[in-house]
Amino acid sequence: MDPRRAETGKNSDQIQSGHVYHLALDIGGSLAKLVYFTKNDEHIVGSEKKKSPMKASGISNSSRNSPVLNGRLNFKKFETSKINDCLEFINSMKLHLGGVYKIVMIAMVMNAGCQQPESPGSQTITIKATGGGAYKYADLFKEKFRISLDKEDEMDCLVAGANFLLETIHQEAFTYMGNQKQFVWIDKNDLYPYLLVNIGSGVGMIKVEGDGKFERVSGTSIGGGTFWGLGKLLTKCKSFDELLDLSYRGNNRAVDMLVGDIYGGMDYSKIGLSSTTIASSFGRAISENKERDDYKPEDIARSLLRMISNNIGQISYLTALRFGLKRIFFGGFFIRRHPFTMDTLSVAVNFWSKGEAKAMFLQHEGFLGAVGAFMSSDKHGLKELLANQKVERPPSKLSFSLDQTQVPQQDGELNGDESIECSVYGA
Ligand SMILES: Nc1ncnc2c1ncn2[C@@H]1O[C@H](COP(=O)(O)OP(=O)(O)OP(=O)(O)O)[C@@H](O)[C@H]1O
Ligand SMILES: CC(C)(CO)[C@@H](O)C(=O)NCCC(=O)O
Repeated sequence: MDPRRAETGKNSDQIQSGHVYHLALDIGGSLAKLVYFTKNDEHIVGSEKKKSPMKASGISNSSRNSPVLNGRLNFKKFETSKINDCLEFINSMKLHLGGVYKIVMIAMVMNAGCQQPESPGSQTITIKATGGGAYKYADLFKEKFRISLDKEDEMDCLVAGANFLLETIHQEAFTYMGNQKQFVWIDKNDLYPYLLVNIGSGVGMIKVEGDGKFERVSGTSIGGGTFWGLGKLLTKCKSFDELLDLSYRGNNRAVDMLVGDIYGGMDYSKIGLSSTTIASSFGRAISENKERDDYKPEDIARSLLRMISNNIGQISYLTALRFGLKRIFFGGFFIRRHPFTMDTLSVAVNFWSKGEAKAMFLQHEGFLGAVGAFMSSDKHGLKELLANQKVERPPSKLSFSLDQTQVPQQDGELNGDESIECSVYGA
């Protein structure tokens, strides 16, 4: 991806150097995620300007003696294999100046007699980072742009991010079943315990009992990396979006062995299996005298997506059952708000649980860890501020249609590179 693309993209008016206030990173096995706050031009609440509607909600009367800055929380991702694009983006947008450099500047200006700070180019800047890549790429960040990564634990960030989003963002959680998307109102006093299933390259399953109270209780290596890796080998597609696009159009019946294939078109109703239930994923390929190239790539992609989603859904249900958990929240970029993936996960959970355990999804599915890393310094009080807003939380601007036929054609459409309005405390 061209790192300069965002300069001309839909966020160009929001992302200008000098407007970035705080940045955090989550560098995983497949994707590097960025969360950063950009200030609005008319951003200060509590000054004479009094431009912001937030003033009316009483937020500026907080116990803190800091102005409240209105702006946007931005979400962006890069493939980890193209980590240099991510670095170039950070550099070209001067995102890293939203790290500690500004704070150092302010401190030095306030400190009479202090020398002028060095130019940004010669200053080491520290930014919060989580995920395995915070370790793997630490030297690269330092060598290229003198950025020092302040490492936060991946699981801590994942849980902190999920808890924060579920507790504070309006319309964050939703159910998806039979083409129906339904937002779920989360009562933060009745959120815990729940099972967090993060479907990244691999899959982590975490029992969450409160803020900072969690245990990783299960996991599986058959996850998003498996879908992307096997899909690439089997369909020869060049990008994840291409693979996802194929899966929209495919029909798994061409590849999977169904109950009806075994039972001569009949249901096996005695044990509750309809003729269309998959009896064996990819099983049809054994009984036909065909090579891989004789199958349509879209059918292979569909079957693969279904196999992996079903498997994760079933393990999730069993894990929830094992710990008596009624709610399962799915996150991770594997999902990509793909209706078919969400539907398959929900059906897999529901098939055995009969509604006892509920499958839910998060709007910011792939950014849980990055949001957690962003929150970890909490020097800007985003959490405190949003929590104090009570009902008047800033609405999420991430409304979109989940039409089954909708194909995510463009970067930025269904891919999570978005932003929401919010406010932070000024330094
Ligand atoms: N544009 C994309 N490029 C590559 N993979 C994508 C893309 N969009 C979604 N994915 C899927 O998302 C997965 C990565 O999800 P996520 O970013 O949540 O995990 P990660 O942090 O990279 O992995 P881990 O936590 O295991 O280190 C990929 O393996 C792939 O299945
Ligand atoms: C190794 C991590 C934690 C890295 O994010 C993730 O990819 C994962 O949870 N993998 C699954 C490993 C397992 O539990 O089998």
